[in-house]
Amino acid sequence: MTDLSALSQRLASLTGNRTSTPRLRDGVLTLVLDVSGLARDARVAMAEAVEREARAVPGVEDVRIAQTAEKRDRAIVAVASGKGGVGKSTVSANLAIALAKLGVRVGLVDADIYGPSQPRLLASEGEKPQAEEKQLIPIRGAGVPMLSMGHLVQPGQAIAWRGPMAANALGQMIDARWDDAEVLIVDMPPGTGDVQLSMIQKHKPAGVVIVSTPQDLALIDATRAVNLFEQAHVPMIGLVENMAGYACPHCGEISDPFGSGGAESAAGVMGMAFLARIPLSIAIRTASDAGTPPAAGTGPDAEPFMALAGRVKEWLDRRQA
Ligand SMILES: Nc1ncnc2c1ncn2[C@@H]1O[C@H](COP(=O)(O)OP(=O)(O)OP(=O)(O)O)[C@@H](O)[C@H]1O
Repeated sequence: MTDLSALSQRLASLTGNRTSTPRLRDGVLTLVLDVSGLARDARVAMAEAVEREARAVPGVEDVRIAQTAEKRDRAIVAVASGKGGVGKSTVSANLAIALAKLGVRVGLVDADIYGPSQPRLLASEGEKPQAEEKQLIPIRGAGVPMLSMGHLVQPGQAIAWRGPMAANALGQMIDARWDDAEVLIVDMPPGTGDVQLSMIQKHKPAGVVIVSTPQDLALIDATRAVNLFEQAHVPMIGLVENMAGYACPHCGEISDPFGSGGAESAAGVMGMAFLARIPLSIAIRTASDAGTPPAAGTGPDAEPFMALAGRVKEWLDRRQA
C-alpha cells in the first residue's frame, strides 16, 4: 500500500496547510485544495504544483483536485450623498487609494449611472473589463482594482436605463472577481433610487459614508440619504464635509463662504460621527480632473483623505473585533 503521509506533509508545507488528507483509490489520488483569497494565477500555480508533487508518488496514476474557496466576508462601504455634485466620486476614489496606502486590500465600484466619473478620476477611460466564466475582471486605476458603469456602457447611455438594468449592472460589478479584496468602496448615484434600493436589499453594505458640502441645502439632502440607509438599518460610518473652507492659492488664507462647522454640527444632531473636512481646493479639482488623485501623492492635499481613510479603517477594524 502506498504511504501517503509523507506526501501529505509535503503538500501542507507547499501550500501553507491548504490541502486535505489525500486519498488513493485504484491509482486515482483525490484531495481538496482551499484556494480562498488567492488570485487566479496563484490558484492555477498552486494546483499545478500540488498535482506535480502527487504524480511523483509511486502508485499514483491520476490526480483529482477539488478546489474550494470560502465565500469572502467582503465589507461593502457605500459612499452616498443626497444630491449630485458634492464631490462623492472624488471622495470615493481618494478614500479607496488612501485605504490601499494604509494596507487595506480594497476595490472600487462606480455605481453612479447618472455620471460615472471614476474612469476619468482614475485615468482608465476607454478601457473595457474582460469577463471570465461570466465574471467581470476589474481593471486597475491608480493602482486600485476598479469597475465603473462608465466601463460597461457608452457615455450617456446608462442614464436611460430602467431600474432593473441598473441594479443588474451593480450586481455584476459587486460580484466581479475581486480576488482577495477585503473592502469594496461603492460610489453610489446621488439620491434615493433603484440602485440604492438594490444595494441595500441585495448587497447589504457594512456601512455608509455620507458626503455633503457645507451649504444648508446639501445638508438637507444629506439628511434624506441618511434616512434611507437608516431605515434599512445600514450602519452609518459617518459624514464627510467636502469643499469646506476655501484656501486661497496665493496667500493661503482660509475663507468659509458657506459658514463653517455646519456639517459637523449636523452630524452631531443626526448622531453620526464626523469623519473629515476636505477643503475646497483648486489643486484637488485640477489633479482629479487630470486623473491623478491627490491621495496618491504626498502633498498637503493627500492629508484629509488619509485622515478619512484612517477613520474608516478604524471603523472597519472595530466591526471585525
Ligand atoms: N474638495 C474639492 N475641491 C475642489 N474641487 C472639488 C472638490 N471635491 C470635488 N471637486 C470637484 O467638484 C466636481 C464634482 O465632483 P464629483 O464628480 O466628485 O462630485 P459627485 O458628487 O460625484 O457628482 P455627481 O453626482 O454629479 O457624479 C468635480 O469637478 C471635482 O473635481
